Amino acid sequence: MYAKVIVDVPAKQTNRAFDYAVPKELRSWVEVGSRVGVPFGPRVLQGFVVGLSNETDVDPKRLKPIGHVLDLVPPLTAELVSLGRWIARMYLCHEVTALQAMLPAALKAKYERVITVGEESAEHPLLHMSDVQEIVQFVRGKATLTMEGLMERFPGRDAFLKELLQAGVLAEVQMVKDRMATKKALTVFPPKDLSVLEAALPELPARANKQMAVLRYLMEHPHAIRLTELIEMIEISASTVKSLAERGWIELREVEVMRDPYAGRSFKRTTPLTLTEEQSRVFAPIKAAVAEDRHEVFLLHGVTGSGKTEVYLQSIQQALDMGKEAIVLVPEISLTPQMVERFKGRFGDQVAVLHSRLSNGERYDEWRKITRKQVKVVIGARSAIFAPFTQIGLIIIDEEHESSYKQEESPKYHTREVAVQRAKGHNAAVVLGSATPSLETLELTRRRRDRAKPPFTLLTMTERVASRPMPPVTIVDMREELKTGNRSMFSRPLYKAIEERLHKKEQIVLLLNRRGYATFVMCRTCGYVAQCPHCDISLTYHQSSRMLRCHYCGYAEREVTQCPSCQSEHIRHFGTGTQRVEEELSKIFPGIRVIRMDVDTTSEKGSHEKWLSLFRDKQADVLLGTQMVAKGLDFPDVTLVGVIAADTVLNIPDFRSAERTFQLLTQVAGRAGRHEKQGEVFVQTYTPDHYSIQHASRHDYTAFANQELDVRANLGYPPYQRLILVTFTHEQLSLLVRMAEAFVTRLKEIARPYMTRQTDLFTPVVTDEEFFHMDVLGPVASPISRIKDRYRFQCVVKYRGDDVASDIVSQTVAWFEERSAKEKLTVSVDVDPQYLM
Ligand SMILES: Nc1ncnc2c1ncn2[C@@H]1O[C@H](COP(=O)(O)OP(=O)(O)OP(=O)(O)O)[C@@H](O)[C@H]1O
Ligand SMILES: [Zn+2]
Ligand SMILES: [Zn+2]
Repeated sequence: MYAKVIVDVPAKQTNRAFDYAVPKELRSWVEVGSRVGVPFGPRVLQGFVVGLSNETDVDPKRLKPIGHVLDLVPPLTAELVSLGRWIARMYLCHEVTALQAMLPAALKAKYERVITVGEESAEHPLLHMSDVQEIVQFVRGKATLTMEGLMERFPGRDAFLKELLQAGVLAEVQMVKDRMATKKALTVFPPKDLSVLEAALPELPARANKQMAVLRYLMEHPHAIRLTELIEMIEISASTVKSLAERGWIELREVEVMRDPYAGRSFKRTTPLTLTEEQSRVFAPIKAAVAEDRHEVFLLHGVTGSGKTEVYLQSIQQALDMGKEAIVLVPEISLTPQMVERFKGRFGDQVAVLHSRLSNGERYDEWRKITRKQVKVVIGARSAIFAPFTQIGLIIIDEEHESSYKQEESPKYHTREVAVQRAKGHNAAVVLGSATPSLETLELTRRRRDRAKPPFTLLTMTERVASRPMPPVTIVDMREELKTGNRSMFSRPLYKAIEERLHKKEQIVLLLNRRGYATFVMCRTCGYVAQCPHCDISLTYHQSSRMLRCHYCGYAEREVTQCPSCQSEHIRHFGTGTQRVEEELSKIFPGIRVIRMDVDTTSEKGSHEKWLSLFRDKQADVLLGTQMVAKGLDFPDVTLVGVIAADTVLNIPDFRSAERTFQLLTQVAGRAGRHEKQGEVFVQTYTPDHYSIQHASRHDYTAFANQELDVRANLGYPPYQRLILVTFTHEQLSLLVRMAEAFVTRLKEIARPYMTRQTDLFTPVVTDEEFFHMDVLGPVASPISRIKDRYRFQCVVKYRGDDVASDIVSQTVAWFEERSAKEKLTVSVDVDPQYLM
């Protein structure tokens, strides 16, 4: 038997499967999806088995055998292996990079060089020396001895040890190991026959009451208990237990334990709610698809507070009733305890939770619950789409419009597309839920020019549960405020509204879409702006350390008090950060209790949860923060939402700025008045007439979508054309420009034969096999034109039609890499980029 193995080296030369022989003793262990250690040149590498066969084209004499198998159960399934191939092709990455992305970090291979007894050792003349015998004795039987360990044991003999290695008496071999071991804990086991304990009691001396307490406890609770728990329970020491074990009355041994981040927390069990009329209407077709094992993609467009979560829960129940599994994806920042509670509350121990705030060990253990089939539902952020389930009936993506569903590093996949691809293979239903669906998804629910049925099915919920009204939104023109002499960051209407809530002891959510204390430092006299010397962006001022920092390369310098350009002392930090809003709030409303949530206050593990539960327990009046306060929160006493500056997103030069502004305003407005109390929203802005702000203030998604789709059609942007962003970087600008131009020329050449079926530009069709059209914009300097002393240039490929664009770009990159290999030029490709930076 032969195995096709992809090795763990993400490089062009190794981006293919290599054949290996499967030794007899490993035959029952090697499967598609297995991780194996294989010899590769002089090294041992980790690899993934991507195929098995009885034939090989390689000369059997040159074929090497697989060294060892890393897992008893393959961590990947055959389905995931082929998904990896698809991702590699779609998003232009190495296959092994795609496979790695599917595994928890704990399974990233660790290479370790260990010392063993060499093959030459048996008859080597050196072996007659007694100290060599001693060394060999020491090495023999040790599985993980490192060179350092050996040198430590035989100090001062480094040169001699090296000689032994060269002579082959000792050998250094490379081992592939997991980064993370399973966790073990000492556990106490009472004997099966409890009379043993009874008989033991009188044998103990009268003053050994601690030991007696242990025996009595175990007689009353005759099951295994963790040593640490027992110690805590009856206040004894470990040695007490150990001495009992030594006498053979009880057993003490290491047992593998699962790290459970939610251990000891009980979740209140919930039962299905009676669905509202709208909920029943959207639930019916989802239920039918799941019940019939039919692949269908639904867009569930439901206004904030319309009860989408209950629809998800009941859809999952349907999948479970069918004996199937379900994956629920939510954006990382909305994976709050509240969200987890809803799913654990309904499905209890059948739920695994995967998010980045878990430790590597915790995540690994949650993930193993999936491979061991101990759970049927996984709720997690982006990468949970790779949960190694084998019977998927349903995939749910909540807040499907979130840009974080696109991974920024390689593999640069979009979770939504991967989900649809996976679901197809499982005949599973997909539910994409949002109050503000992405225009890409919306477009796929619309009628095609030539096909009666659109690819996705649109389901709509227009009302909040129990007919609660949507909160009225007031747009506040900050230019008018300034004209009438209000220089504060709070407009008069917002000020009044806050005052009123404080008086009524209701709660407030304030959104400021920026982090840190201030954004940049500028000289008021000459206009000088402090910039990073290595990157073309301004430095950010950090209040706590009084430092200026570059967010791209980490460069930092002390705060300046004098302008380096004109020596003026009027150099100050500008912009409003959450910290400044917090200060100002306490100044105008003395005694106000503010919880600030931004990247700085939530970096610590568990802090996110802590802040939210404080707020929920009404330990604060105001929850102030960046985007992370805008999503998914459901607090009954929040009756006021204020947006400090709606324009911050709008002013980012990106074709999705209007869409992002609309989404953010709609989401944050949706936090107000979700329960009995009526809510109210104030949006402060310098551009009150912008259509994204206007439509958001009227909660009118459809009007916004239609207007924005017109803009996109006219400019030829997604969803009407798809984009591929190619970015080049090099230290030398002139060389970079020349190479980037060569790339574009070659790209156009390769594309030409595909362009013959070009048709008119403005037909609103996303994917249509009938024709293909492609445009290349650039090369031009990237919006961030230099990072870490490397200049950046980009070109944007716009295309419409089938997926050959990826192949065309891929061919061009291959051609290009050969040409630029010695120039240290990097080229990176982003298919369907979320940001054109
Ligand atoms: N059928 C129902 N009967 C009674 N209450 C319900 C029902 N369905 C949902 N609710 C309640 O309505 C509130 C809003 O529901 P939910 O949080 O699911 O809305 P949502 O659509 O997910 O909103 P968002 O997009 O803002 O997250 C919740 O408090 C939920 O418990
Ligand atoms: Zn100056
Ligand atoms: Zn920098």
